[in-house]
Amino acid sequence: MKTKVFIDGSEGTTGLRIHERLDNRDDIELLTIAPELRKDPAERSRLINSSDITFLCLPDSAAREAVALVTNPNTRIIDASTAHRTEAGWAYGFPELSAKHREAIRTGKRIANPGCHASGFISLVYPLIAGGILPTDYPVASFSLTGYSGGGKKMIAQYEASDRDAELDAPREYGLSQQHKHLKEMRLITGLSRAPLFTPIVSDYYSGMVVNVPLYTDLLNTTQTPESLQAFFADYYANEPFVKVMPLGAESEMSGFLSGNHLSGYDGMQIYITGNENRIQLSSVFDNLGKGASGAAIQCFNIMTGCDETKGLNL
Ligand SMILES: NC(=O)C1=CN([C@@H]2O[C@H](COP(=O)(O)OP(=O)(O)OC[C@H]3O[C@@H](n4cnc5c(N)ncnc54)[C@H](OP(=O)(O)O)[C@@H]3O)[C@@H](O)[C@H]2O)C=CC1
Ligand SMILES: CC(=O)N[C@@H](CCC(=O)OP(=O)(O)O)C(=O)O
Repeated sequence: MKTKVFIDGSEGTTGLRIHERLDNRDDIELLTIAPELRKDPAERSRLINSSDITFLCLPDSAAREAVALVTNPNTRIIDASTAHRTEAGWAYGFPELSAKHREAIRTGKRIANPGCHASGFISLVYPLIAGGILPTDYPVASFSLTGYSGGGKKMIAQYEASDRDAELDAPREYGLSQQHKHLKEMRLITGLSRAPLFTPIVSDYYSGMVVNVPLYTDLLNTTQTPESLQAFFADYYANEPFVKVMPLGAESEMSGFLSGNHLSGYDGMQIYITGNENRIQLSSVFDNLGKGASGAAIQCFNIMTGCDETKGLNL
């Protein structure tokens, strides 16, 4: 039997990409909403409650409103927004973190898709804490380079306007008050006792990101080198098709650069370990619209419906 799917917010950046990835699958019946009714609560409610699984690709407030519309006890929700990521009763949609995470997604009714910056950060910090390498009170600093599609339709329009401000030509730091909306999930999911110092940087290209976590080795719980951390991450993510831990020195194939758009258009993630015995840089490279949003949401959908985790995705 086909899984009935509704995408609430299917005309937004994340919704369109999910639609594109699901459109020609023969295991899915896509329920569509008339364009003029796409913000009509009654029609959205009818479609949400007719679906087996609804993807919410909406601003936080509309995502909360959509969850309140669910009356069918069998309807399962995958929410791409920030609204429910740290809420009790919601599974965090990053299955590679542990067997427990994957199982919670497989059986869950409410799945919160990770934030894009948070996905990169957590892919690096969660294993280090779980493995006893990083003290939970380590003062983590992180910066994250992202394409402008991370800001949704509004930011895409700003960057693609013919009369745009010249400031948009250069990479721009933001989140300067240290209140970025992903900080909460970064701390809670990893178990860090203090929020990281986090600096996102948006730049003049469509999609893709690099999230960095620098480490002083003398502040770690155990002696580590780039070699030992590469082996640790390779083992942690062994057999995970979406997360590829790169061999040491892999960046030399890109002339020593890690480019923000390296995995643009793809749904997987690459982890690079660089630096030296004293200072190590961990970098997570992926597409904010792929493993950072739609790709991760469809990966969760595949786990929930019991099909191949990579089905319909571009690795
Ligand atoms: N872009 C990214 O890289 C990522 C985005 N996310 C999150 O996913 C969610 C969607 O983001 P994104 O696709 O970028 O955002 P967009 O702004 O591109 O799209 C949001 C869509 O939701 C629609 N919408 C707004 N309010 C309602 C409502 N009440 N009922 C129905 N539809 C509504 C908008 O309509 P209209 O077209 O009229 O504006 C728009 O089409 C957000 O919570 C975002 O933070 C998560 C990870 C990464
Ligand atoms: C460039 C840009 O503005 N990016 C967004 C991240 C998009 C995202 O991950 O949003 P959610 O938290 O809703 O998932 C930001 O930093 O707020």
